[in-house]
Amino acid sequence: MDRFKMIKEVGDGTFGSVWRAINKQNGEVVAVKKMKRKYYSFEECMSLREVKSLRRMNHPNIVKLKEVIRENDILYFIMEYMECNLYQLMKDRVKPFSEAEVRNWCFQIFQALAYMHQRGYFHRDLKPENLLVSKDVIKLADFGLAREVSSVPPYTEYVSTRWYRAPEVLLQSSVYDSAVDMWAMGAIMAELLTLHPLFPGTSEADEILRICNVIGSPDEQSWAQGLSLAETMKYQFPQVRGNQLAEVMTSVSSEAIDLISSLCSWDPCKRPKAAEVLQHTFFQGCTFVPPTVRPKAGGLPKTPPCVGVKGVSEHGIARRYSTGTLSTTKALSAASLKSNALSKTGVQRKLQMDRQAPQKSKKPTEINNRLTTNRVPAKNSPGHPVLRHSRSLPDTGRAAHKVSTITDRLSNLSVTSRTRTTPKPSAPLLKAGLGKSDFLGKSDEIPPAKRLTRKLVS
Ligand SMILES: Nc1ncnc2c1ncn2[C@@H]1O[C@H](COP(=O)(O)OP(=O)(O)OP(=O)(O)O)[C@@H](O)[C@H]1O
Repeated sequence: MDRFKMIKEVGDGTFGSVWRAINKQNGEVVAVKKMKRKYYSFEECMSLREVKSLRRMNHPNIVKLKEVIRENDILYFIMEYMECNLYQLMKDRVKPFSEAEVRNWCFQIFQALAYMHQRGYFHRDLKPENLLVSKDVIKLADFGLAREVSSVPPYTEYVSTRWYRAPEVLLQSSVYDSAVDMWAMGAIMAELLTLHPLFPGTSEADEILRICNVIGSPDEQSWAQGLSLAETMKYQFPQVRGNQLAEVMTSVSSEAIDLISSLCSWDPCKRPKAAEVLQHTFFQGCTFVPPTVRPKAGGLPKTPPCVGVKGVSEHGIARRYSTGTLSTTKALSAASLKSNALSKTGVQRKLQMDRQAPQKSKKPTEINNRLTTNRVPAKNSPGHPVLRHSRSLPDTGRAAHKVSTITDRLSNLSVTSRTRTTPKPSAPLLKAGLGKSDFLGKSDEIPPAKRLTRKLVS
């Protein structure tokens, strides 16, 4: 890592801290993600989902993984550097983004998703923090939970960030697919247009309730399979007619509402595919340029931002609101939902987002290794300190490894592994599949192995 000069920490996620750095050899500005757990073999690093999936992606709207370096059992990802994430852009804003801006970003992301889904991967953890922006270009990042569609269900070990989590995952379906990314994109689009999360559930049950409050409870017609899933787990949907999006999102064009409504369909089969979304009237006037024929700019491929033809819809001033503290499962009336979602006076919100670590552990004792994080995702904002989680790793007294360097160049990716000569503790596998769900039991299926508390002050 001597080749890199670390400049500033720009992100602190559950699995790694991210730094802006300079490659001293060529002056290139890069992002260095230093993973928090230790890695004792090169094979272990290469089997990481983040490495396996990212190294196969070559798209102008997917953040490039340039190198993987293992040094002294610490794993570093060297990535192209992006200025900020979408959440950071949203959090200090008072005035919602224009539809033209949202259209431009979403068009790029749907292109990345179409590319990724067509290649048999889905992201599984789309959220504003994982969408990185530099000027008018936006890119998908954090492939820690990415999965191959062809991998064999059941997918019991995954829990994405709750606010963007699809209902089939909330209902613990063991079979799901790229439609979970489409749901998340519907929620993200709505948030960009209003500056308020669409379904800010404080627990899984509350998450479902909030979804019902907006799109109405599912029935045989809208999601027969969901009713069976609910029955299997002895869950009863609240019977709510729903506000409908148009009532929750005033001042948003009918095309945008139509697209968000279809993305946020109960039934995953009824959600459009990413490639279909690119044809939606909301994106009329946007031109899709296949990645293969795009010109490269500054060494990095760049998607031409979409040039929308629609009128720019500006919104009234809105502030972020308080969702109160955790464990609120009380039913919200349609009116209170709306007033919550569009409140102009609230100043603070606090939520708990749980997500699963990406690897499975078999040992029940590892339940105690839960991550607890209090964080403010926006690291680049003065006055928003990040409280990091800590995780102690048991000492296993592994034998010392010889210093070695392996370089594996695969298209744009090089992998370097260098181990030290001192004895080292081994890291437990980040666990999954353990712990209690905050929903309806089935403790083995949605374990909150990773708990995050996001506290935002606006
Ligand atoms: N290539 C990059 N350029 C600039 N900033 C980045 C880059 N990659 C990540 N970041 C910043 O670091 C933050 C955390 O990164 P990332 O999501 O990859 O870590 P993580 O540990 O997997 O996080 P999570 O808690 O979401 O799982 C991002 O939200 C973003 O703000």
